Amino acid sequence: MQWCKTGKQATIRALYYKMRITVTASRQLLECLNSAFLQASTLEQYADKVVQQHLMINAAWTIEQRAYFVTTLYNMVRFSRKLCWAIGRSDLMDSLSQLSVADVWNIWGAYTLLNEQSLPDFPEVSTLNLADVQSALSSAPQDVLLSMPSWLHERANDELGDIWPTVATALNQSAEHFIRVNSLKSDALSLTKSLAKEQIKAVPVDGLHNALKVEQMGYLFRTDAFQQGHFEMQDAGSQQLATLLDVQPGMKVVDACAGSGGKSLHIAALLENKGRVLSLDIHQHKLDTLKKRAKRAGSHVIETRLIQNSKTIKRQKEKFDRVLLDVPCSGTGILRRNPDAKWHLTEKNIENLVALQQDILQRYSQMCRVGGKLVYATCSILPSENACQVERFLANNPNWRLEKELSLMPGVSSAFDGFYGALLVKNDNS
Ligand SMILES: C[S@@+](CC[C@H](N)C(=O)[O-])C[C@H]1O[C@@H](n2cnc3c(N)ncnc32)[C@H](O)[C@@H]1O
Repeated sequence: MQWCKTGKQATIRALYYKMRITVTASRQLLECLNSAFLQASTLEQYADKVVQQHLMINAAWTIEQRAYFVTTLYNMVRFSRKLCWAIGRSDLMDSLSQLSVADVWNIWGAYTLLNEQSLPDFPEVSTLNLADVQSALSSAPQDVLLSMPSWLHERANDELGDIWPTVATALNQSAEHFIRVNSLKSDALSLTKSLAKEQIKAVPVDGLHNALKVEQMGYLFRTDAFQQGHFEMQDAGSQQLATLLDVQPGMKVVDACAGSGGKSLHIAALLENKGRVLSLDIHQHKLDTLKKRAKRAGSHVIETRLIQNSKTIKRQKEKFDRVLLDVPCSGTGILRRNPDAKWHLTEKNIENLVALQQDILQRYSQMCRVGGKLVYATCSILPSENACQVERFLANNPNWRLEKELSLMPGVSSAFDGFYGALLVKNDNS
């Protein structure tokens, strides 16, 4: 375990001193970890915000300590249902806000036992042992073992059938880190070399020539390459959606649910900064972030506009060669990155999203010219948000046809996050 690491060459005195410091630091780290878990468990704050706060307050932590904190917190959040069952507190697994500090120590203890087979000699976890934890889990139902809310487990089982346990297991892994090389400013080889000089290891991703997997993170966002806009953090699955849109330099493209612009920036790069990208969203703060990112990336063709009412869309009728609808969705495809999202989500949320997605697809598709193309995209694994939406749209709009479909299902057809994209073509105006 990382809090027991010691220098090989140390004298006994120095070794003792070092261990004492390390153990002191570890207790402090573990206390932070457990209080961060309690904060995230009340669901008042998203886990990534909790992480940011603690990393800022504990700026003196080493890279290893930071990594331990983030990985362990995310895993405790991810597996909280299973871990509650493992410590004999299944009564609390759906009401984590009632957890006591003692419960949280036990949850951390069960997590550590399952991963490391042993625990340090801390009084808070002295009653825990691996055999009891394993024995408790041997009687757990599948939704608990997969640590999914029971309603989501049932829904995903209904919608996906046999592949769901494999998908859920893949979604429970820690997220890997990918970057997209900004081809307006750099290329994969030059970027790899420049990152290597700052002790960051990035390797190519098969079949995606501008994607790099970051195998050794270092201080990625402090690098010159990042400050100068040579890359953006973007999952390798997500990088396949702007590509699906089939843009050519000079085209007019609208990214109608642009958010903070991950895909707008990619589209601008694919356009080689020739043409136009209109980035729309209903939230100005996201568009403000997009503007800053576009400046750093040297993406000159992007214009942002707030959607104030339905007229914003109607005024753009048939003006675009390409339309990207990266619609709001359940986010069930990106649970590796946002492990607490499943605890915030409800079945009612999904029903509301399904209605909104169909409305966006129906109304915003009007912005596409005849002969133009549209990508409907989500980061969901649920067919009700994906293929079913496209089928419904095509049934109501016979002047559109489906050209291509991309279904990235973690653990089944994708090693990346879960995404869906459908490329639709507008044949005529009938
Ligand atoms: C999946 S996110 C987009 C992510 C973004 N495309 C990216 O790559 O970073 C969906 C976005 O849709 C926006 N949104 C929600 N309702 C909308 C609506 N009615 N019209 C347009 N955008 C909407 C949200 O604010 C959110 O930014």
